[in-house]
Amino acid sequence: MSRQTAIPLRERNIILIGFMGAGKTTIGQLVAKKLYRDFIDVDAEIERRHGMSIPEMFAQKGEAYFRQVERELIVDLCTNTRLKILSLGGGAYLQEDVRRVCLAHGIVFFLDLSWDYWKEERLPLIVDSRPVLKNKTLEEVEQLFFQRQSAYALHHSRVIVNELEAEQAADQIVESIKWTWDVYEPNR
Ligand SMILES: Nc1ncnc2c1ncn2[C@@H]1O[C@H](COP(=O)(O)OP(=O)(O)OP(=O)(O)O)[C@@H](O)[C@H]1O
Ligand SMILES: O=C(O)C1=C[C@@H](O)[C@@H](O)[C@H](O)C1
Ligand SMILES: [Mg+2]
Repeated sequence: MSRQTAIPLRERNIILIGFMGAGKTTIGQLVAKKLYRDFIDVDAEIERRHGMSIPEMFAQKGEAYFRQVERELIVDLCTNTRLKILSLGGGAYLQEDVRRVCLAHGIVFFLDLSWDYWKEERLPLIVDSRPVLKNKTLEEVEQLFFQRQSAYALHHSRVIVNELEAEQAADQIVESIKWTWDVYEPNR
């Protein structure tokens, strides 16, 4: 039987999860800069590899195809890379395989925000660019928001991003991760 050696905390990918528009892409980029690490946005990486935008992929290939591509890429990144900052798409973490590899190999930060704040501040910014929001009533989007919370609840650490500027949220993540490294892996 083969035994996998656990990845040292300092080498684990830092993975940002949360609802669409929570700021995973924006904040992930800042965290990467602050820690001098490479940043990978899973949505952008899918777009780059497949030469089409996510809305185009949804329209031409369907959501099920997108989810498969998304899952395979995340499983590959989690099992074959270290020291990265990974921002997932908002729906990726709903897939069990994605949760499993992220929790096993990375350090997962949940960017949490309230429904009321999201609806007022973030929805207007993203409503035209996220295919999952297309043709949905506000009530249906609210249902989706709350349905997804039980998956997001499976994380290592949470940052409440309501009212926080992206820089402030990134600083909180960096502070929290450095504290974790120092407490659990001193003298490295
Ligand atoms: N802390 C913040 N304060 C104000 N605006 C923000 C903040 N974080 C993100 N935004 C804005 O909200 C919008 C969505 O942000 P972003 O694309 O980073 O979200 P996301 O979580 O990556 O979404 P998705 O799940 O769809 O990939 C952008 O217009 C971004 O500029
Ligand atoms: O929340 C979602 O289901 C999505 C969020 C985006 O990041 C993209 O991954 C895509 O638009 C789907
Ligand atoms: Mg994003």
